[in-house]
Amino acid sequence: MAAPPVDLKSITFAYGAGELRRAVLRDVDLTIAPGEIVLLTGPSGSGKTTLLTLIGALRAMQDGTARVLGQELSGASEAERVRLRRRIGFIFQNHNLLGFLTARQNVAMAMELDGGLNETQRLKRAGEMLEAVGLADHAEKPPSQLSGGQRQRVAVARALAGDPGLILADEPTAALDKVSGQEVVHLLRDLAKGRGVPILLVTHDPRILDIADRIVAMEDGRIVSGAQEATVGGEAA
Ligand SMILES: Nc1ncnc2c1ncn2[C@@H]1O[C@H](COP(=O)(O)OP(=O)(O)OP(=O)(O)O)[C@@H](O)[C@H]1O
Repeated sequence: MAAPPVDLKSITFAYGAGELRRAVLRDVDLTIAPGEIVLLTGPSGSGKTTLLTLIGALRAMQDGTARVLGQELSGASEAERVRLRRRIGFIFQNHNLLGFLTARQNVAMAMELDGGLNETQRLKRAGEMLEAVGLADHAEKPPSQLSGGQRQRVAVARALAGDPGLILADEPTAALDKVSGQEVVHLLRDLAKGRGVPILLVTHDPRILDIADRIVAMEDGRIVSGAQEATVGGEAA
Protein backbone atom coordinates (compact mmCIF):
# COMPACT_ATOMS: atom_id res chain seq x y z
CA MET A 1 0.00 0.00 0.00
CA ALA A 2 1.25 3.52 -0.84
CA ALA A 3 2.65 5.55 2.08
CA PRO A 4 0.03 7.94 3.45
CA PRO A 5 0.56 11.51 2.20
CA VAL A 6 0.00 12.76 5.74
CA ASP A 7 1.11 10.77 8.77
CA LEU A 8 1.21 12.55 12.14
CA LYS A 9 2.18 10.99 15.44
CA SER A 10 1.95 12.56 18.88
CA ILE A 11 1.95 16.17 17.67
CA THR A 12 2.08 18.58 20.59
CA PHE A 13 2.36 22.32 20.05
CA ALA A 14 2.30 25.40 22.30
CA TYR A 15 2.35 29.14 21.67
CA GLY A 16 4.26 31.49 23.97
CA ALA A 17 7.04 30.80 26.43
CA GLY A 18 7.46 30.57 30.19
CA GLU A 19 4.31 31.44 32.12
CA LEU A 20 2.53 32.47 28.93
CA ARG A 21 3.09 29.08 27.34
CA ARG A 22 -0.21 27.59 26.20
CA ALA A 23 -0.61 24.14 24.68
CA VAL A 24 -2.94 24.23 21.66
CA LEU A 25 -2.28 20.75 20.26
CA ARG A 26 -1.99 17.74 22.53
CA ASP A 27 -0.79 14.37 21.31
CA VAL A 28 -2.47 14.53 17.91
CA ASP A 29 -2.28 11.43 15.66
CA LEU A 30 -3.71 11.75 12.15
CA THR A 31 -3.25 9.82 8.93
CA ILE A 32 -4.67 10.80 5.56
CA ALA A 33 -4.77 8.20 2.77
CA PRO A 34 -3.96 8.90 -0.89
CA GLY A 35 -6.91 10.66 -2.54
CA GLU A 36 -8.86 10.99 0.71
CA ILE A 37 -10.92 14.10 1.52
CA VAL A 38 -10.84 14.89 5.22
CA LEU A 39 -12.79 17.69 6.88
CA LEU A 40 -11.45 19.05 10.15
CA THR A 41 -14.12 20.55 12.41
CA GLY A 42 -14.36 21.73 15.99
CA PRO A 43 -15.02 24.80 18.12
CA SER A 44 -13.16 28.06 17.63
CA GLY A 45 -9.74 27.86 19.25
CA SER A 46 -9.57 24.04 19.24
CA GLY A 47 -6.34 24.10 17.22
CA LYS A 48 -7.50 23.36 13.66
CA THR A 49 -5.62 26.15 11.89
CA THR A 50 -2.50 25.49 13.94
CA LEU A 51 -2.59 21.84 12.86
CA LEU A 52 -3.12 22.83 9.21
CA THR A 53 -0.18 25.24 9.26
CA LEU A 54 2.11 22.60 10.80
CA ILE A 55 1.14 20.07 8.10
CA GLY A 56 1.68 22.76 5.46
CA ALA A 57 5.20 23.43 6.79
CA LEU A 58 4.17 27.05 7.41
CA ARG A 59 5.48 26.85 10.97
CA ALA A 60 8.18 24.77 12.64
CA MET A 61 7.25 21.65 14.59
CA GLN A 62 7.86 21.29 18.30
CA ASP A 63 7.06 17.76 19.52
CA GLY A 64 6.02 14.65 17.67
CA THR A 65 6.68 13.39 14.16
CA ALA A 66 4.97 14.44 10.95
CA ARG A 67 5.66 12.89 7.58
CA VAL A 68 4.03 14.91 4.79
CA LEU A 69 4.48 13.81 1.14
CA GLY A 70 7.48 11.79 2.26
CA GLN A 71 9.20 14.71 4.04
CA GLU A 72 9.78 14.35 7.79
CA LEU A 73 8.96 17.73 9.31
CA SER A 74 10.44 17.18 12.73
CA GLY A 75 13.90 18.75 12.52
CA ALA A 76 13.39 19.80 8.87
CA SER A 77 15.42 22.78 7.67
CA GLU A 78 13.72 25.93 6.35
CA ALA A 79 14.89 24.95 2.84
CA GLU A 80 13.22 21.54 3.17
CA ARG A 81 10.03 23.19 4.40
CA VAL A 82 10.05 25.62 1.46
CA ARG A 83 10.48 22.72 -0.98
CA LEU A 84 7.56 20.88 0.63
CA ARG A 85 5.32 23.98 0.54
CA ARG A 86 5.78 24.16 -3.23
CA ARG A 87 4.23 20.71 -3.51
CA ILE A 88 1.12 21.71 -1.55
CA GLY A 89 -1.88 23.65 -2.89
CA PHE A 90 -3.18 26.16 -0.33
CA ILE A 91 -6.68 27.69 -0.31
CA PHE A 92 -7.58 30.28 2.33
CA GLN A 93 -10.77 31.99 3.46
CA ASN A 94 -10.04 35.26 1.70
CA HIS A 95 -8.63 33.73 -1.51
CA ASN A 96 -5.32 35.70 -1.34
CA LEU A 97 -5.41 36.67 -5.02
CA LEU A 98 -3.27 39.58 -6.16
CA GLY A 99 -5.46 42.53 -7.17
CA PHE A 100 -3.18 43.88 -9.89
CA LEU A 101 -3.05 40.58 -11.79
CA THR A 102 -5.76 38.98 -13.93
CA ALA A 103 -7.32 35.67 -12.89
CA ARG A 104 -5.11 33.94 -15.46
CA GLN A 105 -1.93 35.62 -14.19
CA ASN A 106 -2.83 34.74 -10.59
CA VAL A 107 -3.15 31.07 -11.53
CA ALA A 108 0.00 31.12 -13.69
CA MET A 109 1.98 32.58 -10.79
CA ALA A 110 1.52 29.38 -8.82
CA MET A 111 3.55 27.56 -11.47
CA GLU A 112 6.47 30.02 -11.55
CA LEU A 113 8.55 28.05 -9.11
CA ASP A 114 8.13 24.89 -11.11
CA GLY A 115 10.95 25.56 -13.59
CA GLY A 116 9.55 23.09 -16.13
CA LEU A 117 7.26 25.57 -17.96
CA ASN A 118 7.97 28.86 -19.72
CA GLU A 119 5.60 31.81 -19.34
CA THR A 120 3.57 31.07 -22.47
CA GLN A 121 3.06 27.49 -21.30
CA ARG A 122 2.14 28.64 -17.79
CA LEU A 123 -0.47 31.08 -19.10
CA LYS A 124 -1.90 28.37 -21.37
CA ARG A 125 -2.14 25.89 -18.52
CA ALA A 126 -3.68 28.59 -16.30
CA GLY A 127 -6.34 29.09 -18.98
CA GLU A 128 -7.07 25.35 -18.96
CA MET A 129 -7.39 25.34 -15.17
CA LEU A 130 -9.76 28.32 -15.29
CA GLU A 131 -11.83 26.48 -17.87
CA ALA A 132 -11.94 23.47 -15.53
CA VAL A 133 -13.45 25.67 -12.80
CA GLY A 134 -15.94 27.22 -15.23
CA LEU A 135 -14.24 30.60 -15.58
CA ALA A 136 -12.97 30.49 -19.17
CA ASP A 137 -14.83 33.73 -19.92
CA HIS A 138 -13.36 35.55 -16.92
CA ALA A 139 -9.66 34.71 -17.34
CA GLU A 140 -8.58 38.26 -18.22
CA LYS A 141 -10.44 39.98 -15.37
CA PRO A 142 -8.84 41.18 -12.13
CA PRO A 143 -10.27 39.74 -8.89
CA SER A 144 -12.19 43.00 -8.22
CA GLN A 145 -14.45 42.23 -11.20
CA LEU A 146 -15.33 38.74 -9.95
CA SER A 147 -17.88 37.61 -7.36
CA GLY A 148 -16.73 36.02 -4.10
CA GLY A 149 -17.54 32.55 -5.40
CA GLN A 150 -15.70 33.20 -8.66
CA ARG A 151 -12.64 34.44 -6.77
CA GLN A 152 -12.63 31.32 -4.67
CA ARG A 153 -12.87 29.23 -7.86
CA VAL A 154 -9.77 31.06 -9.13
CA ALA A 155 -8.11 30.09 -5.83
CA VAL A 156 -9.08 26.46 -6.47
CA ALA A 157 -7.61 26.64 -9.99
CA ARG A 158 -4.43 28.19 -8.58
CA ALA A 159 -4.11 25.55 -5.85
CA LEU A 160 -4.40 22.73 -8.40
CA ALA A 161 -2.36 24.31 -11.19
CA GLY A 162 1.00 23.27 -9.83
CA ASP A 163 -0.03 19.57 -9.65
CA PRO A 164 0.21 19.46 -5.86
CA GLY A 165 0.48 16.23 -3.89
CA LEU A 166 -1.85 17.62 -1.20
CA ILE A 167 -4.45 20.41 -0.88
CA LEU A 168 -4.81 22.28 2.41
CA ALA A 169 -7.84 24.54 2.72
CA ASP A 170 -8.74 26.78 5.68
CA GLU A 171 -12.41 27.87 5.82
CA PRO A 172 -12.64 28.23 2.02
CA THR A 173 -16.41 28.87 2.14
CA ALA A 174 -16.54 31.21 5.15
CA ALA A 175 -17.09 34.34 3.04
CA LEU A 176 -19.54 32.73 0.59
CA ASP A 177 -23.30 32.25 0.47
CA LYS A 178 -24.65 28.71 0.60
CA VAL A 179 -24.88 28.09 -3.15
CA SER A 180 -21.47 29.57 -4.01
CA GLY A 181 -19.85 27.74 -1.11
CA GLN A 182 -21.26 24.41 -2.20
CA GLU A 183 -20.25 25.04 -5.81
CA VAL A 184 -16.68 25.80 -4.80
CA VAL A 185 -16.20 22.73 -2.61
CA HIS A 186 -17.93 20.37 -5.04
CA LEU A 187 -15.64 21.62 -7.77
CA LEU A 188 -12.63 21.23 -5.51
CA ARG A 189 -13.71 17.70 -4.62
CA ASP A 190 -14.28 16.66 -8.25
CA LEU A 191 -10.97 18.07 -9.47
CA ALA A 192 -9.02 16.58 -6.56
CA LYS A 193 -10.71 13.17 -6.87
CA GLY A 194 -10.03 13.14 -10.61
CA ARG A 195 -6.33 13.62 -9.90
CA GLY A 196 -6.12 11.47 -6.75
CA VAL A 197 -5.02 14.49 -4.65
CA PRO A 198 -5.91 14.28 -0.94
CA ILE A 199 -7.54 17.30 0.73
CA LEU A 200 -7.51 18.44 4.34
CA LEU A 201 -10.12 21.15 4.78
CA VAL A 202 -10.80 23.10 7.97
CA THR A 203 -14.42 24.22 8.22
CA HIS A 204 -17.18 25.41 10.49
CA ASP A 205 -19.62 25.19 7.63
CA PRO A 206 -22.16 22.37 8.15
CA ARG A 207 -23.43 22.87 4.59
CA ILE A 208 -20.34 21.30 3.02
CA LEU A 209 -19.85 18.23 5.20
CA ASP A 210 -21.16 16.01 2.40
CA ILE A 211 -17.94 16.33 0.38
CA ALA A 212 -15.96 14.48 3.06
CA ASP A 213 -14.72 10.91 2.98
CA ARG A 214 -14.10 11.40 6.68
CA ILE A 215 -14.81 14.05 9.29
CA VAL A 216 -12.24 14.63 12.02
CA ALA A 217 -13.42 16.52 15.09
CA MET A 218 -11.10 18.47 17.38
CA GLU A 219 -11.72 19.76 20.87
CA ASP A 220 -9.28 21.64 23.04
CA GLY A 221 -6.21 20.58 21.04
CA ARG A 222 -7.14 16.92 20.75
CA ILE A 223 -8.77 14.83 18.06
CA VAL A 224 -11.95 13.46 19.58
CA SER A 225 -13.21 11.46 16.58
CA GLY A 226 -12.20 10.37 13.10
CA ALA A 227 -8.42 10.08 13.60
CA GLN A 228 -8.14 6.77 11.74
CA GLU A 229 -8.69 6.52 8.01
CA ALA A 230 -11.65 4.44 6.90
CA THR A 231 -10.57 0.95 5.78
CA VAL A 232 -11.28 0.83 2.07
CA GLY A 233 -13.38 -2.21 1.28
CA GLY A 234 -13.54 -3.23 4.92
CA GLU A 235 -15.28 -2.05 8.01
CA ALA A 236 -14.95 1.66 8.74
CA ALA A 237 -12.50 2.62 11.47
N1 LIG B 1 0.23 33.08 16.72
C1 LIG B 1 -0.38 32.78 17.85
N2 LIG B 1 0.13 33.15 19.05
C2 LIG B 1 -0.47 32.83 20.20
N3 LIG B 1 -1.62 32.12 20.29
C3 LIG B 1 -2.18 31.73 19.14
C4 LIG B 1 -1.60 32.03 17.87
N4 LIG B 1 -2.39 31.49 16.90
C5 LIG B 1 -3.41 30.90 17.54
N5 LIG B 1 -3.29 31.04 18.87
C6 LIG B 1 -4.20 30.48 19.88
O1 LIG B 1 -4.16 29.05 19.77
C7 LIG B 1 -5.45 28.49 19.92
C8 LIG B 1 -5.78 27.64 18.69
O2 LIG B 1 -5.91 28.49 17.57
P1 LIG B 1 -6.28 27.96 16.13
O3 LIG B 1 -6.33 29.14 15.22
O4 LIG B 1 -5.37 26.84 15.77
O5 LIG B 1 -7.74 27.37 16.39
P2 LIG B 1 -8.92 27.07 15.39
O6 LIG B 1 -9.53 25.80 15.86
O7 LIG B 1 -8.40 27.11 13.99
O8 LIG B 1 -9.90 28.28 15.64
P3 LIG B 1 -10.89 29.05 14.63
O9 LIG B 1 -11.92 28.03 14.27
O10 LIG B 1 -11.42 30.17 15.46
O11 LIG B 1 -10.06 29.51 13.47
C9 LIG B 1 -6.40 29.65 20.15
O12 LIG B 1 -6.64 29.77 21.52
C10 LIG B 1 -5.65 30.85 19.63
O13 LIG B 1 -6.00 32.01 20.34
